[in-house]
Amino acid sequence: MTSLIEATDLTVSHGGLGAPVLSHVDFLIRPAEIVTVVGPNGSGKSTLIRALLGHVALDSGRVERAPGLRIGYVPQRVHIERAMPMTVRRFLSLPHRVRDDLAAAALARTGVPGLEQRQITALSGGQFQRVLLARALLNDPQLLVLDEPTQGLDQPGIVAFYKLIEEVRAETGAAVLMVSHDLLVVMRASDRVVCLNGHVCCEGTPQAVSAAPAYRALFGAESQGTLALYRHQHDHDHDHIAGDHHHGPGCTHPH
Ligand SMILES: Nc1ncnc2c1ncn2[C@@H]1O[C@H](COP(=O)(O)OP(=O)(O)OP(=O)(O)O)[C@@H](O)[C@H]1O
Repeated sequence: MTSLIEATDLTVSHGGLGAPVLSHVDFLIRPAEIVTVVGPNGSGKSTLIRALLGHVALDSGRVERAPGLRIGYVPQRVHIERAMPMTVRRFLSLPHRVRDDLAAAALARTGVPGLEQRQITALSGGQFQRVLLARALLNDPQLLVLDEPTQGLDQPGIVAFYKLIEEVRAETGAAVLMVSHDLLVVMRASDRVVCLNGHVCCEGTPQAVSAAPAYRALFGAESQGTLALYRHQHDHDHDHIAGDHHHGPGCTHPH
């Protein structure tokens, strides 16, 4: 198996009730790739991540993970109980105890050195996100999975966080799988983008996806920003795009 995780023909309907949240989704991530899943609210992004991690029951299809795959997971922060009284140091030792020097190194690596004795509840949003990333890195992951990692951060905080992710990838060689709403920033940082709306609408390089009609239909005015970003860079390939693509204004590429 050359991929880290490979899902084939996934269909998931929570509790088997009602229409499926995911229908016939194929997905894979290879070593050292940065793949981002985008899609509107309720389009099944978190469900896909949780299915890939083996946290939800599948109606059909299958998920294969490379044997012994080490995953560092940063869940959506809304799912973490921040009201719990706990120091950063203690939090880093959940669920597995870690040595002091490794905890200190992970905090330093994510740009928040020396926070060990702070209460989790006393951290800013940006600090908390970096502590979550530090905790995920302690497992020496081959794959980092980040679900909406920049929720609640301001624009400079968002840009700084993605820069950190790219540095971590460059240093560790870990692949990165992200769910995000920060279309412009995240697409710049990704090798591949998967646009989801219950099924895979389109996927490919950021350039190709930003030009795909399905992506533009889903994101409307917001997609114009990404289009503008890539309008003058036509070194893309369209191999992964289902269907035709549209040419942006001023586009001169030949097909
Ligand atoms: N545990 C659950 N039980 C029942 N329904 C669920 C469960 N988790 C998610 N859903 C439903 O599945 C659908 C997809 O949810 P999911 O969280 O995967 O979407 P999302 O794309 O991540 O959304 P968002 O951008 O709002 O985070 C939603 O309609 C949601 O209400």
